[in-house]
Amino acid sequence: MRALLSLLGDIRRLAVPYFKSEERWIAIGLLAAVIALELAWVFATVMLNEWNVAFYNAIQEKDFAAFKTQILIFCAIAAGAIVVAVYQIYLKQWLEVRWRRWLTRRYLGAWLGDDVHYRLRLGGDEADNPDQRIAEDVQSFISRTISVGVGLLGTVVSLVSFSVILWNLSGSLPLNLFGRELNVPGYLFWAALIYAAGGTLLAHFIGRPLVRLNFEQQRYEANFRVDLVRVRENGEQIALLDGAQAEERKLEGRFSHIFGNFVELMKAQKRLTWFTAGYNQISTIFPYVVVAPAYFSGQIQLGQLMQTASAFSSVQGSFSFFISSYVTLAEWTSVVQRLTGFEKAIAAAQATRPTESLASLPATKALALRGLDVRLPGGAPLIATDELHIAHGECVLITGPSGAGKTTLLRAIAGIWPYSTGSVHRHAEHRLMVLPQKPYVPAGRLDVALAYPRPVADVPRDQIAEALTAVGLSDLAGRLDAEALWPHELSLGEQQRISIARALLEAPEVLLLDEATSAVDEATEAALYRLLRERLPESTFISIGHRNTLVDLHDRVLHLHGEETPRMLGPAAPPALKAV
Ligand SMILES: Nc1ncnc2c1ncn2[C@@H]1O[C@H](COP(=O)(O)OP(=O)(O)OP(=O)(O)O)[C@@H](O)[C@H]1O
Repeated sequence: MRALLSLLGDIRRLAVPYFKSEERWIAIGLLAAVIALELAWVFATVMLNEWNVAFYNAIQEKDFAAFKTQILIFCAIAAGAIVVAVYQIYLKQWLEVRWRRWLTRRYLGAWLGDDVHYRLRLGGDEADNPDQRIAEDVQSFISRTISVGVGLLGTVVSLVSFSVILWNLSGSLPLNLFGRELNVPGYLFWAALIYAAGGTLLAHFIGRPLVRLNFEQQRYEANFRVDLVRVRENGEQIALLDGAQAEERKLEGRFSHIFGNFVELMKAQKRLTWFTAGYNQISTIFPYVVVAPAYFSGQIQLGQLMQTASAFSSVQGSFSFFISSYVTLAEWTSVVQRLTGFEKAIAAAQATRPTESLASLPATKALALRGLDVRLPGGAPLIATDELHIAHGECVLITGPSGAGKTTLLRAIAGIWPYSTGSVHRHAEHRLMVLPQKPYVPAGRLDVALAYPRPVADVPRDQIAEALTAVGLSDLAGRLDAEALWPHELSLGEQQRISIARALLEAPEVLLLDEATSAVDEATEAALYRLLRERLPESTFISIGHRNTLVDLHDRVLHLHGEETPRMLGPAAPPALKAV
């Protein structure tokens, strides 16, 4: 019971915001129309139930005129029902697609905003496969919420309407049990209730494992897909390492989870189908068995028999809503759990936001680190600093052994690393740009890749071509409109030069270079640094690198000292470095 209440709470939390959003009037209007059409559908079935009496009585009495009238009445009811069916699906789909657009935008905003996507990844596996949650779970949640919600409403209304009909019919039908006449008010209703409620409980009991199995299935499917994408993206490295077999083994391992879980799912579904199929078959005959004694003893006519049977099966069908839609409900529940988990993980990532310190600094300083203490996601200390200032226009090199934490320090300075205390101060109006060792060059048009993340229309075309030429890629300057998978086509050194060209176009006040020239030869590296300092004389540079030749290209060297963590960032011992 508590689980059900918490599920309902989760559904409300996921569903209500759309109906309070800026689109609320359209959303509420569409929902109201869909509900009205559902009610109209129930009304049509009630009318058909009434129609049963006159129609079958006309048949029994061989009254051809009444029969023809009833056929016309049927056509009128059926025409109405057709219009209702068409518009109910159409408007339901409108509601679905608009709601999906709204929720997708909301999740995209929350996931991409404030670098939450990055911190979610750092935080581990709590919200696995966000791509699947945004692309599939949202759609699945919305379509199931509408179909289950509206279906449930229709069921309840139909249940009430037909229960009243059954109750009234019971009054005119004495209950004949083993030759004795009993007087049980509304006995047809009670018979339907006991039959259906018993069935619902049993279906719940048998089908319960489906919720967990569906949840797992979606996770395994997503893991498999993600690994397939990784193989596609790293095809060259895998081919060079001759890693096809290793990949195959891994993918087969992933698929074995899908297979194993699906077999469990099949078995659970089979157990449920044994029950539901049998139950549905018995349901066809059950109402006739209940009212047959009254019919054969001549107490009722064929019309009433048919009306009773149809009302009975409507009531029983309403009660059996949970049985017939158990699988949908199970999938719906697992989708609700996945989206709720995603929202919680996003909220947790938003809460672990790195503290930005854009305090006022003297104009001569570009950056100040105050008692910065950088840690790993697990909490282990990595780097510590005392008070450290970097002057405006200065060019600083940070050195240290591999794995000492240089990249992580740059992440903390750039304000994306949430596991640090102390503060990093810089001027609020200053733009900061990071050039990583492996640049992100999006696939598509080259000019778009160079302008990234700005819209290409904002960057003059001749400037893009000039920047490319300046970094030694004049061949590419003539291919700005070309579309390609650039990370596959260009060498790492060329990609790094594209990244430098992007920095020239962006001209940030603070530029962090994380081994951003490691893949070019030393002469080119020196030329690129000279170019950057010449074109961006006002900018402050902080670089990470291992080559000793970098020392002469910078004004100052800071080193990560110590053998133990946390390593201390401080001035380098000049002789040791310069001596090499
Ligand atoms: N997201 C992460 N989760 C857990 N540990 C991490 C994460 N990122 C980095 N680390 C760990 O932090 C340590 C420092 O990594 P970092 O990349 O900052 O070192 P580095 O000094 O830049 O190394 P290199 O010179 O080899 O590039 C490493 O031990 C690394 O395994």
